[in-house]
Amino acid sequence: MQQTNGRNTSASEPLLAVDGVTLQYATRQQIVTATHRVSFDMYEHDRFVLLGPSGCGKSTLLKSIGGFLSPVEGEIRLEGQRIARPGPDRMIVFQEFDQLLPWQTVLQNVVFPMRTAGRFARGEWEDRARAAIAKVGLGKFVDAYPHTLSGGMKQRVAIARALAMEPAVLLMDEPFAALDALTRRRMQEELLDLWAEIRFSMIFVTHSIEEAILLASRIVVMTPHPGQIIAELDATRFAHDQSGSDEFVSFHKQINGMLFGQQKVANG
Ligand SMILES: Nc1ncnc2c1ncn2[C@@H]1O[C@H](COP(=O)(O)OP(=O)(O)OP(=O)(O)O)[C@@H](O)[C@H]1O
Repeated sequence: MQQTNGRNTSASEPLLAVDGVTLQYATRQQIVTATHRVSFDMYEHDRFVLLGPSGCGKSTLLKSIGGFLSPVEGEIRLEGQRIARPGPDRMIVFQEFDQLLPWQTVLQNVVFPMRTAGRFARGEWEDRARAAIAKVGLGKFVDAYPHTLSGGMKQRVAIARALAMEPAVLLMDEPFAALDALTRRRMQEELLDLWAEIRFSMIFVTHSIEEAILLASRIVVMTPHPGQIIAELDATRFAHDQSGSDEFVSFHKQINGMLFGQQKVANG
């Protein structure tokens, strides 16, 4: 399942450019500003993590990259094209365990977006789905229904379903937040292993500093409501770190200080 969709970005061009993006919700009573003039560039194969406290607009930003909410200011470009609507080039994995269709098997769930988006030739759907399911270690469960699976297994199916589409960017909205600590840790390791194999490009939202450090190649740290960027940090050196190294602990402290002390720092 190597990504084969021939991206037309070069190493120096961002895959995704978030450019001065302000996002708002209009409720009956008021306008809620979720993010204020947020900018960052993401490159192909990045494991890009948006980290910030609850309510800082991480999920809203992901929704906007997904094409479900238009910026009131600024724009988001994928491979140079302004994002105006949802598309199969941006697949989202959510936190909730109920994101699978309960009346369909694991295999049918993974085939579903390929069928509805008309992605790949019809004759390839099942093989592609089986390959993706095998990649997340659920080869024996292709005919199982979601209600018979654990939370971690359901999240693996959701990841397989998204990756089977070979999206330009995989969007993950706290996908492991509802899992117990041990399963969460295992899923983080598995996601890194999958990335090493397939080298997809991903944006991962979390409010866990530890998860951000473990998973990210780059971390964007955001302020509380309305979300603005405090810092963009390189975290490549911490993948698979067992969280015990002195460098890990000191990086954790540095980010903690940014989130709670709100210091502006230079990009690193
Ligand atoms: N549908 C909505 N209508 C109005 N306001 C909303 C809506 N969705 C989110 N908001 C508001 O926008 C702000 C950002 O919310 P968002 O869910 O993006 O934050 P978040 O950083 O993802 O938080 P969490 O980590 O708790 O999921 C919050 O103040 C929230 O109350």
